[in-house]
Amino acid sequence: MARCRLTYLLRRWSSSSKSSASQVWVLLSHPQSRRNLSGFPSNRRFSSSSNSFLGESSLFLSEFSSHGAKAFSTIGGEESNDSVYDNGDAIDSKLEKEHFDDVDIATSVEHGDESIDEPGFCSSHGRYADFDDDDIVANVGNIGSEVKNEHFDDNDAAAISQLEAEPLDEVGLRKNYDRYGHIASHEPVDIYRQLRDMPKDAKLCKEDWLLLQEIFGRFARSAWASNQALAIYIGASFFPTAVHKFRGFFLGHCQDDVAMYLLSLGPSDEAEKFLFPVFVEFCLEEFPDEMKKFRSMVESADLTKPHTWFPFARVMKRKIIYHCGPTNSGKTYNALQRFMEAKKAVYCSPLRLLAMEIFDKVNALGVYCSLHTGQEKKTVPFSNHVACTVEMVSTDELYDVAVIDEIQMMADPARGFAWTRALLGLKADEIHLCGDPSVLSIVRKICLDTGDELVEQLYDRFKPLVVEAKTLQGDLRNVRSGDCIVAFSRREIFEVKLAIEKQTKHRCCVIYGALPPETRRQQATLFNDQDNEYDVLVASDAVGMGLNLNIRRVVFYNLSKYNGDKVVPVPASQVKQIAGRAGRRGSRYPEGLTCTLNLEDLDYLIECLKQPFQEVKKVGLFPFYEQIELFAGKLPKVTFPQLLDKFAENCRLDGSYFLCQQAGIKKVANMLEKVPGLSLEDRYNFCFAPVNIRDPKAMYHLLRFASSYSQKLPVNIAMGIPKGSARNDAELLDLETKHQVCSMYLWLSNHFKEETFPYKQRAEAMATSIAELLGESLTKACWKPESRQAGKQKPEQKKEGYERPQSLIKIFDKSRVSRSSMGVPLNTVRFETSCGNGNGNGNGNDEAQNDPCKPAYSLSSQKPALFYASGRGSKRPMPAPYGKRSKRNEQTLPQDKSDKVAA
Ligand SMILES: Nc1ncnc2c1ncn2[C@@H]1O[C@H](COP(=O)(O)OP(=O)(O)OP(=O)(O)O)[C@@H](O)[C@H]1O
Repeated sequence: MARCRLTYLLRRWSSSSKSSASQVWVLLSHPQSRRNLSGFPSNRRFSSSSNSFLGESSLFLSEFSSHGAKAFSTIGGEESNDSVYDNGDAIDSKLEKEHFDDVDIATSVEHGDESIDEPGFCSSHGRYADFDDDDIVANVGNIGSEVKNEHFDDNDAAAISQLEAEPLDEVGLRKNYDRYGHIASHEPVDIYRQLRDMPKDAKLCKEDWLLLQEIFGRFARSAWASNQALAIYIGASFFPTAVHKFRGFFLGHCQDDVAMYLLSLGPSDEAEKFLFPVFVEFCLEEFPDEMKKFRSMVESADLTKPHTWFPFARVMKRKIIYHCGPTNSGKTYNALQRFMEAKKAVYCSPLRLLAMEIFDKVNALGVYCSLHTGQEKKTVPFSNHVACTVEMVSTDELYDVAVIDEIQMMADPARGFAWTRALLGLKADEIHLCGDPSVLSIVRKICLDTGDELVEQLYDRFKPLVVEAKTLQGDLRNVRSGDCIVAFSRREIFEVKLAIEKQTKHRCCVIYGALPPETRRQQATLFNDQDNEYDVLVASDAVGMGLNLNIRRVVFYNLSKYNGDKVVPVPASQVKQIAGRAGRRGSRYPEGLTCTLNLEDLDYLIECLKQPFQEVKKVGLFPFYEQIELFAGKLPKVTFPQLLDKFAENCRLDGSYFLCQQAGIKKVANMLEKVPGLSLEDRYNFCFAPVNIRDPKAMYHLLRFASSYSQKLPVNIAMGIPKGSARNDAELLDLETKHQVCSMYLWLSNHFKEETFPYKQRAEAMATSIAELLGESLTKACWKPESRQAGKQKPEQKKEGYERPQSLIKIFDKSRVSRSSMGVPLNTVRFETSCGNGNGNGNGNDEAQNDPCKPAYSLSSQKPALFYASGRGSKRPMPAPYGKRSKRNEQTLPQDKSDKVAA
């Protein structure tokens, strides 16, 4: 991406005329911008009249643009404007304020690239902005259109009072350019001063006036100018107002030669480049207070140089050891060796589940270790070791060794900030990072910033991972002992479990994200244990991390998932992570196998596994409460959700960082707006409570907790628990929600004063009982899944990116559905005859399907199977109708287990 590298050097300047003036130099360092500047010197001098507020600070716009990140931006909102106007500054008329607000509304319409086509320009901040309300209306949807004659104001009236001069044609303009070209070499400060000192009686003919209007119109809409203005702390929301004033000033005072030169440039990039430095001079003199305020707001949302937030860690000479490799290569094992050897050490886990695993494992090996997660604190006497979730790690404690597991999660859009904080802030002599290579280069860069020593240790997989090209041929009856079927929705997981248990002798364990860690561990143990009949695992992507599982083969039920908005392909890194679970060291399988259920997904699986790890360019950051509090001081009247928005709009980030998504936080923040009496800090803390924002019952309980808390009442958990395990999916969902509510209560009790959440023990006991009930329920589960949003209309799910190729089965299904809707008898579908017996139940060809000697995939053997609706509304083939459990399923346990051992 070509970039306009305008480097601003703000230097102290002692001017002979103004003793305290600061001077702004603009250095146009990009050849592209030089080329576009006819007659514009590359280092024109600016001055400001005694505007020392810019002080020693230097803003290097080239830095912002070179990272392709927005430097800082404001999309105007009423609140920030109010804060500017409330203090009675330069712009004070109500009329203007209204105008300002309207412009702000208009600015929220994104208009990226309509004004400037130079590739180097940042176009993401294009604005609808013109000079008055009418103009805004007139120009919305008509950017670049002719400026209407009726848009005159007082300045304009003066300027066009005498229309005696002849308008210039093209030849005249060219002549003017030759004649007035020298203006371009004048210092902007001189141009500005001359204009300022001119009497306000400029005279222009109407056509010239209109052309100047167009030039200023383009300037006001210029994303480039708006972005550059940020360097002098003219915010994007104030920029249109500033240009409006500037235009009035210019048209009122303009000298012939300056006007002629500008007219000769016409509405062009050159005109913008010519006007901009004069505009800077104007702003420095006219809007010092607005600029000061904007600067102060921007500075309070400054997330640049995050390594400087941890001065104690910076004075340490830390050694970072990056254990870099694919899954199942011994990274964590090696890091944990150092953890256990150390006198004082901390292990940071991506999941509660994994923290619990390490806690158990390390204690079992005789190293006293405590556990610290958001929900529970288990302090082991005399322990100097702690296993915690990464969000809970202390950056105050001193450690000899720290381990940060799954370091690639620094790039996670929502939680990445926790890993970044741990890496930057941990006070440990030795820090072990375990992860794939995707963040290696950015860790190198961070270590340069922090001054830490980096040692890289590369790993290879212990056992090979082999793709089985045969796939399951769309038939779940081809599942074998030791398989893990991965599906990406809860509904699909239960559908698959039900189908496998109905159609085969296998019994399934289940693991998905909404289950408590205890239940997931119980299911994992059940699956790993050779002495029971549960030999198949059906799991979501939650299986990709944290559990030691004896999986022989990972089978992807599908490779697309709903991301809350639309159905998207599962990212390659995630596919690798999940597939890599097969053939773990220590398991009895000599190699790991992976494949898909359907042949049509196989290519995508292979493509994902072949792909090298994508290098991550940015890692996550999120402001601490103190930063939010500081920022709130600049915008005293806004609500917490508005504050979060404003922070996101105004924050500045270095090129290696992004601001973590706040959709979940925002949703909770919006809900808590109904609760008066919460302090800013309370709101901030409540927003981080672990709650499934798509579960209305869990959200209701969070609201209830916050309401009691705000009324200074002891917060009561006020929830009963069922006596027995779930008998259907609705009861199972209810148990999941109830566990989540307990978990939320426990989290809150650890984050607020103990006396405000006094029923912690009760919540713990309830959580344990519910986890047990869930475990029992899952082993028995044989029902059709329900939706948590039952009764609610599901949003239409859009497909994006990777499209699974339409299988013959799907085509068959479609034509079958459309024929039936047209009243055509189904048995007349020709496709059925060519592809199988057409009874849709999958019977009649079982041997061929299950015969390992048959070719991996044969169209002729592909039967039209029973179809059923999946969670996403798509149709999927089912191997056979639901019915009685087959005889094989009723066989005795030893038979099952011998099969498992022989596998
Ligand atoms: N040197 C070793 N001796 C014995 N067992 C080992 C050794 N190295 C690793 N293992 C075992 O191999 C398995 C995989 O190791 P580990 O969890 O460290 O891999 P990893 O690369 O961190 O994988 P992932 O990224 O999937 O967590 C674990 O069960 C671990 O205990």
